[in-house]
Amino acid sequence: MASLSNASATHNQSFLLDQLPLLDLFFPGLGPATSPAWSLLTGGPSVYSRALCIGGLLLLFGKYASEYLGTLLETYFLSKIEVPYTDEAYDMLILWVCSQPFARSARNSLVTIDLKSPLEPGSYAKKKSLHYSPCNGRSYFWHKGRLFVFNRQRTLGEFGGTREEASLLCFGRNPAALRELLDECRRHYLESVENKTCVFEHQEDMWKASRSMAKRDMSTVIINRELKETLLGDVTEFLDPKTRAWYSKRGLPYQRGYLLHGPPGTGKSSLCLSIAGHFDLDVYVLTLPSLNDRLLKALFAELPQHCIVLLEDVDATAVHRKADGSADPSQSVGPNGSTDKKVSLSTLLNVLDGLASSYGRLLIMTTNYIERLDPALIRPGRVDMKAELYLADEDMINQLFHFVYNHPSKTNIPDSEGILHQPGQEGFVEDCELLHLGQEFVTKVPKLEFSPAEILSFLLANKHSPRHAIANVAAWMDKLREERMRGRN
Ligand SMILES: Nc1ncnc2c1ncn2[C@@H]1O[C@H](COP(=O)(O)OP(=O)(O)OP(=O)(O)O)[C@@H](O)[C@H]1O
Repeated sequence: MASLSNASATHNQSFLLDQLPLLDLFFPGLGPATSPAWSLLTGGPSVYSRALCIGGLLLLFGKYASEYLGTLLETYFLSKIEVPYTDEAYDMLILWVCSQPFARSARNSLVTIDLKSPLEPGSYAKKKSLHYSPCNGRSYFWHKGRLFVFNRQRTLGEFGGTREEASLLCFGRNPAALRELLDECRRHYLESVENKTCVFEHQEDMWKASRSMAKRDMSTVIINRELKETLLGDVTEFLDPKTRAWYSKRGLPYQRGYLLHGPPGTGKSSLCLSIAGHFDLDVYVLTLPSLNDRLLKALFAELPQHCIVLLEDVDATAVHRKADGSADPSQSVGPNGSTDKKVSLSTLLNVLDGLASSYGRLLIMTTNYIERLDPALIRPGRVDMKAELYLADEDMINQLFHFVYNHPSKTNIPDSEGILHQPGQEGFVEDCELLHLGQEFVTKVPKLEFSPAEILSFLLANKHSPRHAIANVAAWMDKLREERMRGRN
């Protein structure tokens, strides 16, 4: 009897083992992976261990089969478009997805504070409202009569940051529906940034849109009129398609560099943003102290055509000088004086020279200390035009005064606070009187002593009444001078 049951067990074992190649035929790799379990199952020590084995095998089989069928379905019956996290197309897709009803009912979501939601002072109901987007899973949705699948995964990146990937799938072997949907996402995104300047910042080695702000009109940046015209003329000429053709015929790298220098608060960053707004360009901000050579090269290689690259406070990355006074190309110092290896001068110069940079790029560097910059960094070719922004002279003081108090519709200067001074409203002053008050204000504020930022800040504190501004300006100047003295000691 015992020998009979042994014989039957041996028969079962050999029968099951015989099936492994068949299993492997349908699910490649599953046969060898499960063969030890098969042996345990057929010759295992007890009923419980066999039952456990069966359960495990079923689970494994179920998981493998579903993955296998999923891949089969994806390969033969679905169309798929992957959207890389590093590309702006990713932002387009996510923005659109978040506006769709299916995003609100996703079981797996990512929650963030919605920084863009309008906030009325005191409205706690709206303060820090939460923003949900589907994440780490598949979401199925119908769009224009077709079933789509949105898939987004978040994983830990190389340097501890997060990496994401997303894809869009639809049933059928024709990807036209996917492309149409992505085009809709693109239009939706472009509508959302219309009349806005998009600012991109770097995360590790990739660019991400960090904010979009209302385009700043050139008239709102008060600098020397001649300088403004020269600068605008130069950029206009550079962006002209004829200039592009001119560069390409001569094989010259189609790029232009500007250095804006001057004391703090003279409008360097504001000028850069208003140029971006005027020419409808995106701004890519590089923060050199947080980069190294590898990242800098990678970021320059990823720049799009026709954009502004803004290198703010470029003096913060002063290059080490050797004892003989020459620049040490391998070292740079951070703002705190640390000499850890960061962006080297040679790499910075190489990327600026256009070996790895992109076509139609406007480079704008800003600094408060031009004398601290290495001459190689600002030599012609890398910097084609240097623009010095000064403390406020008479004309600028007058412009700043009218910028704050003039009726926006008359001056074409938008009110920075969004307040319209209509006739009959408190603080409204007739044109000729305003002219007179402006002249009085100019006589009271010495030229080239205060920055436009300082004067603007004072005028905004008195925005409801130019007469108050004139009455308080002397006391304000004394206070500011005192603060400066204290700051120096
Ligand atoms: N020339 C100007 N015209 C209009 N607004 C100005 C001007 N200069 C400064 N401001 C205002 O002052 C603030 C600071 O200006 P901004 O950051 O552009 O100056 P900056 O020269 O870049 O300063 P920093 O050198 O400290 O970076 C902004 O709110 C800006 O609107």
